Amino acid sequence: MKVTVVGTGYVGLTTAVSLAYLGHNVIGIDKDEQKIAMLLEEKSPIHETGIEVLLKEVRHNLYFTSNTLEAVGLSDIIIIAVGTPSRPDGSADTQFVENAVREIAEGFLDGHTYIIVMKSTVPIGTNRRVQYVIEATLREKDIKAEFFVASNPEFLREGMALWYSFFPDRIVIGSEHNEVIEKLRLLFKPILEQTFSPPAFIPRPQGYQLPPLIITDPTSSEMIKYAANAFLATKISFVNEIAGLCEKVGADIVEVTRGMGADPRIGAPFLQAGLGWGGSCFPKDTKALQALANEYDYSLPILKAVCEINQRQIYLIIEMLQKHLKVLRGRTIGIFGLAFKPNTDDIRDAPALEIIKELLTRDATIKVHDPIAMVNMRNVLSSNQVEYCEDPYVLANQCDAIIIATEWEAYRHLDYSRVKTNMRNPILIDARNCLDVHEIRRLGMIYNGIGRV
Ligand SMILES: NC(=O)c1ccc[n+]([C@@H]2O[C@H](COP(=O)([O-])OP(=O)(O)OC[C@H]3O[C@@H](n4cnc5c(N)ncnc54)[C@H](O)[C@@H]3O)[C@@H](O)[C@H]2O)c1
Ligand SMILES: O=c1ccn([C@@H]2O[C@H](COP(=O)(O)OP(=O)(O)O[C@H]3O[C@H](CO)[C@@H](O)[C@H](O)[C@H]3O)[C@@H](O)[C@H]2O)c(=O)[nH]1
Repeated sequence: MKVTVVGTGYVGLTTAVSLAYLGHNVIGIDKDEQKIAMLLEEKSPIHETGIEVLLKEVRHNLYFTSNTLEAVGLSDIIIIAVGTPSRPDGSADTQFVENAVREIAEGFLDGHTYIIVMKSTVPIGTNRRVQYVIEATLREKDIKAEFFVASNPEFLREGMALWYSFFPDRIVIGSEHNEVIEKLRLLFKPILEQTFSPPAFIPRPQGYQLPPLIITDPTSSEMIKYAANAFLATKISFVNEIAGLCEKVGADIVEVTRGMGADPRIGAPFLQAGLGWGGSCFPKDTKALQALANEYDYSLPILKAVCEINQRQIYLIIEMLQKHLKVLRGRTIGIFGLAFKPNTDDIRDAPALEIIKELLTRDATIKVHDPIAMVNMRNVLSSNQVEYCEDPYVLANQCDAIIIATEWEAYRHLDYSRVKTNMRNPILIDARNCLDVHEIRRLGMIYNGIGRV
């Protein structure tokens, strides 16, 4: 099928590459000409496992351009994957979606039929709004094309984006038109039936079951996305709340969640206590859901508490530092990990950034390290504000405390006796509970995890 993907960020690029791999003819569009220039040179503007390898492999099926008008004409399916950031009031800003939709409609050809697939996470009712914007554009430009709008929320996780594209837990389609549902079923057929050979570096997981195709109305489809993210954020905040109590009573949250997660009704994933959730989705989507509820004069007390608990985790870390060091002014604090989670270069709403900002207001000196996210962080914090260290052992020099803010695999394998020797005070705050408490304490370091004894 001829597919155009509008937006080549984390979602758009992954979608374009995976659909091209599955044999579709794909054009990726982005407003950002720098991104397009990189992609045309087979370089990925984002860090995602395997994306550059696949980008090269599928180039015969995949083209990139910044010219929407020329790209959409002969497409059967146009997938929208542009950003939907938060407005100051927390609601989702759909201006990029609306602009993209207008540009797409201007490229429609007389006599053609198009399916517009909304993959961006959009506020409830956007499907209908998009329908209206396209109709208005076609009237204004006197274009006689037929079109359908469908919702198809994306559930990929950064760092494993391609993996989730090939092996999703489910595919959701929100549409009330049978012919649209059938076309989209065809688009995703290789995934639904797992008839493709996956790339060698993304093997099919053992025991992977065929993903269900969930067909529903567009409004429910849009809500599924927000509700799923809000629920996952709730799981994490709940565990963080219990972790606080564990500390008071002398229980270990790692042990507690091991026991809780064994119950299939609870499930082990997303029970990792720590610094809390960040990233480009949970913070913005939980805010957007609350803003939506406000519109209806409806309250979401659970979600409100979930967000408050998440914010509290940042202050817990500050309190831990104050407990050990008293005054933070003039202290040197090292941060291991800047990305909002491991295996990504994404620093959008990264908890590490929140902690750094809090410490800067307290006049602490900050040294930071991250295996790949320092490039992005330099656009947010200058080297006058924080010292960027390429080597974690160099970072440790003269530190009064180190905080592990992202559980990169590399931090599990550091020589902590060397880290300790370099530090002024051997205080280690493992804000992701990723190290062996006993091992670190045996080295004579002061270890603090989240909810650990
Ligand atoms: N990042 C994730 O893990 C993830 C997962 C599921 C859903 N989502 C949702 O998917 C959407 C995209 O997220 P993302 O992280 O990929 O965003 P992103 O910021 O990485 O990418 C968006 C891209 O769209 C481009 N763009 C904006 N307007 C455009 C236009 N008119 N024409 C062409 N290109 C345009 C931007 O230049 C940018 O490259 C959001 O709604 C997000 O909530 C994201
Ligand atoms: O047990 C856990 C699991 C995650 N996190 C944190 O939660 C955040 C989000 O993690 P993750 O869900 O792995 O990352 P995302 O790539 O943001 O993916 C989420 O957001 C996407 C965008 O909507 C959805 O598509 C995915 O399904 C959803 O998992 C990160 O800060 C993690 O550190 C925890 O603190 N504890």
